[in-house]
Parts: sequence; C-alpha cells; structure tokens
Amino acid sequence: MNADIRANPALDSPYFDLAGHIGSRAYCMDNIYHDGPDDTATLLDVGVQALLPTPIPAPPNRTPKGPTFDIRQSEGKRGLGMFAAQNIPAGGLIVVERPVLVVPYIIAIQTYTESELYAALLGRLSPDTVARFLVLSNCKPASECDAVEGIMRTNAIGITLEVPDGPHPELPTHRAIFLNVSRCNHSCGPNAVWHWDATSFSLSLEALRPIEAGQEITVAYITPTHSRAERRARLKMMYNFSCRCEFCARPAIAVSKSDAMRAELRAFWDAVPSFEAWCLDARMPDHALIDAHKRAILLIEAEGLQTLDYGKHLDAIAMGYGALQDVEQFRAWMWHARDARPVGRDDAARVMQKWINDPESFPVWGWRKSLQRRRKD
Ligand SMILES: C[S@@+](CC[C@H](N)C(=O)[O-])C[C@H]1O[C@@H](n2cnc3c(N)ncnc32)[C@H](O)[C@@H]1O
Repeated sequence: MNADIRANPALDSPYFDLAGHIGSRAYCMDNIYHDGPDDTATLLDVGVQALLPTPIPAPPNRTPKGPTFDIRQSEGKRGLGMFAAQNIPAGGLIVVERPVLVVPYIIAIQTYTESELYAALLGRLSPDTVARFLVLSNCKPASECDAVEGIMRTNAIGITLEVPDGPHPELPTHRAIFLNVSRCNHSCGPNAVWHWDATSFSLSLEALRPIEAGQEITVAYITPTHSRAERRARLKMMYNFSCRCEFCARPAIAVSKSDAMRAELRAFWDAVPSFEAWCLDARMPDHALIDAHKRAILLIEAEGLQTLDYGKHLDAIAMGYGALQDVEQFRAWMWHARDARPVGRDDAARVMQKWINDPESFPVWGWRKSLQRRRKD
C-alpha cells in the first residue's frame, strides 16, 4: 500500500475494503497523448480506464500571459523551488499541467513488483520526460524503497478520476506526477493551491494571494491548521524534512499565538452558526455571524492561510449584510468576494456584479428580517 500521498480523502471512507479490492481488480497500461510536450503513461484499473473520455477535452482556456514561473535553487536547503516570473494577482493562474504518470492509489498486483511496474510505465514515455522524472526530488532513503518509488512518494499528488459511486470508494483515487508542480516547496502558509480537474485531466496551480515577481511559489503538503510541532512531525514522517518555511522560523514567542489562531480556525466551521440558524434566531445579535467570519479572515491573513475557505468567509459576510439589507456594506463585501474569485471565472464574477448593481436581486436579500417576521406571525 502506498501510504505517503497528499490529499487522499477516499481513504477516510468508512467503507474501505482492502481485501475486497485486492481480490477483484484487473489493470492495464496505456498512454494518453496530449498536444503538449509530455504524454501521460497510465496504469489503471480496466473499469476506470474504460470510463476515460476519448479524446480528453482540452483544459479550460485560461492560459496566463507570458511565462509565470521559473524553477531554480531555493534558499535555505530546500532544493529547487518554483518562483514567480511576473507579478501574479490573487486568484491568478500560474500553470495548467497534465500528469506524466498516473497509477492507482492502491496497486493490488502480486505478480510484479512496484519497481517493475514503474519501469514498464517509464518505458512508455519519451526519453526527455523520463530524464526529467528521474531528477525529481527523492526524500526516501535507499533502505526504505528504490529510487523511482522514492520519487513517487516524494512528489505524487492525489487525484481523483471520474468513477461512479460503488462498493469500492477507493477506486477514483490515484497518484499522479506533474513535472512542474512537483518543484513547489511546502509552506505552512502557502501562497498557491492546486486544483485537479478530472474532466480535462489537468492540474491548475493558482495564487492564493498576490505573489510578486521573484517570490517563491509554495503549496501546503499537509493540513496547515495543526500546531507547529504537529506540522513539523508530520512533514518529517511523510517527507523526511524539517520544515524551513517562514512560518516555522518565527520566534518561539510568536509560535504559541500562531498555534492558538490555527486551532481557532480548525474549529471554526463546527462553532459558527449556519446562515439559516442566524437568520431565524432573534436572540443572536445582528452582527454575530458577520463578526465571526470577519474574525476568521483576520486570522487567515495573519497566518497566511488563504487556502482555508478565504472566499467562503467573504461570501458569508456579503450574504450576512444582504440578509440585513445593508446596501453599503453588502456592496463593499461583495466586491471583495468577487475580486477573490480565481481570475478567469467570469461567469461567477458576472453574477456577483449583477448583485452589486442591484442588491435587491440578491437571493437572500432581507432574509433575517423577513424570516423573523414570518416566525412571529
Ligand atoms: C516535492 S519536492 C519539492 C521540490 C524540491 N525542493 C526539489 O528540489 O525538487 C519535496 C522536497 O523538497 C524539500 N522541501 C520542500 N519544502 C520544504 C520546506 N518547507 N523546508 C525544507 N525542505 C523542503 C524537501 O526535501 C522535500 O522532500
């Protein structure tokens, strides 16, 4: 079993049935050919393979203008890293990339070793792609696994393919290698995030906040809301490095404050009332919900954690002001929410602009008052 992988929610499934999985799978190797320089070599369950669309549609056309990044040495013993080659706005697209290798999260094959399978898969790629794969970082000692498996464990990103619900909820989850995004180092307050789009078989990397030209582009390898000590222990265990990000380098006095703020953010969604509950409950102050989300934004900005539902908090504040029929604040926060949308998502921005122009067309306009009035009647 491949224990080290980023983002594998399928494995939290209570229905995970490893024995059933092993007993019932058949696999095939194939290639997916793309327009770009690198094809994808796949090892897929035959059922999953049959579900792939042919041809695979092109990724949504949101191509950034000019080169957005370069790969070079990062400071402080972090190896290579990805750096912004131009100023990138919040929500700006950095790169869209197809994987060069895709394998199931669990490979239930006993007749071949994983090394043999990877050798066969690499044999399906161009020599140039293989050369670029083989120089990716490997954090695993030779005593633990061979070099190719080490590269997989260090760089693979968890992706899900489109598989209908069934008795094997682990089936959609795969490990994929992306040659550029693999060069992104980890930060406990990352300035970028990746999104996998199963339909176009592509990964897009987007800025979470403005990134200046020359600044390093970072992502989070683990959930960043844990305490500094927990984050570091987890990174050491999974990726065998002591985190050297700016958030871990803070002085000790700042660490307990940071740990407390992250704990508050981790508990946020369980503690905050739902929008409907706040609308209905007259005992709750008018600004209770809005203030809670404003506090979350404050914490997120202090800790560089825009990866945590930043846009959702902005939406919630705008919605709160809409429910209170506060035109001025509604417009101001809807602007923020609109601007925080990833660049290129024009359909969402258009709808939000319509609400800014005509607040009364906002679907929950005045709800807190009207629901309470209705409750009294
Ligand atoms: C996926 S690779 C990232 C790119 C890598 N630096 C390279 O040269 O290809 C992951 C490896 O980069 C290094 N790394 C990433 N983030 C780091 C950080 N915050 N502090 C120290 N090392 C880091 C570790 O060696 C880790 O195993």
